[in-house]
Amino acid sequence: MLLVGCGNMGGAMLAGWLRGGMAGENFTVVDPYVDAVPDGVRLLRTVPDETFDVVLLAIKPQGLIDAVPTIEPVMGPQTVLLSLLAGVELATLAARFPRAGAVVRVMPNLSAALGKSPVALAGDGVSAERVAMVDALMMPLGQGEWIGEDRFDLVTALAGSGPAFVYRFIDALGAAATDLGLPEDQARRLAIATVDGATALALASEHAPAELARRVASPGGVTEAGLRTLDADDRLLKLVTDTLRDAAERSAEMSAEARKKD
Ligand SMILES: NC(=O)C1=CN([C@@H]2O[C@H](COP(=O)(O)OP(=O)(O)OC[C@H]3O[C@@H](n4cnc5c(N)ncnc54)[C@H](OP(=O)(O)O)[C@@H]3O)[C@@H](O)[C@H]2O)C=CC1
Ligand SMILES: O=C(O)[C@@H]1CCC=N1
Repeated sequence: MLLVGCGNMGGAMLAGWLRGGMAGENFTVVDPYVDAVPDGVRLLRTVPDETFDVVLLAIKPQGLIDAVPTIEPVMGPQTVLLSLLAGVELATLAARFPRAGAVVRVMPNLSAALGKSPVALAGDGVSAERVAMVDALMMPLGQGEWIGEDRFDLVTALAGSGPAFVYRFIDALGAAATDLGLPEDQARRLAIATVDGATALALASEHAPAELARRVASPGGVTEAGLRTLDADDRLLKLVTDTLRDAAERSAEMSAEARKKD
């Protein structure tokens, strides 16, 4: 597999694959500036004169146009092009890389490094054999989900950007506890451990998160008092809805910008 770009997200996926037991020798990275890559991985500064069965495009969306002429030659009819580029549609990618045998959009997040990422996938007319190949490739990274491309902007906001929103919530828990009297480092440790445990339980439990919240809240007790504030006027729900809407709208805007350059 050729990874074009090995920054935050490409690097996280590479780490996830290696952690999942794939050998470094399976990967070639092309990145002009990255300092180092894990053992066994081939690092090149320019695109080699070879074709690849799988190419992972892991550069910034804004870098696509400039990168096309150098990347295009590595594609052939056998190539499955996997694109991480937020807001760059399948049709745009297919027009830029006409020789690729198949194009699949992939939207993971940084937890891929730990095998704990949702991985949204979208492709048009991808053969069953290639779908199976992509599913197998994504398995070490987390939970793959094929979705219609019409929902990709929203899924980018939820699954791709989502960790940033959760980190803000963790920070808010820690900062609020600090304001109210806990030492800062202790508040942060407790906030992270609380979210870690709550997430693990939500994943393992047969109960929905709302039921788990109900089980935390003793009638007339401490949690209920806090939930009353959090739930008042649906303020958290409204804030999160606005957050996802704004992120998804930016993804749609980026798609329109990338389309205009076709
Ligand atoms: N970060 C995230 O959590 C997520 C990101 N994504 C998507 O992943 C993609 C990458 O994002 P991210 O990893 O954050 O970005 P980064 O900037 O961290 O990584 C991109 C890497 O590609 C290198 N690069 C730039 N141009 C080229 C080129 N022509 N050939 C080879 N390498 C090149 C960059 O080098 P240099 O910096 O020196 O220019 C950098 O190392 C984006 O399209 C983004 O939408 C999707 C989901 C989540
Ligand atoms: O912020 C971005 O544009 C990318 C896509 C999802 C996460 N990072």
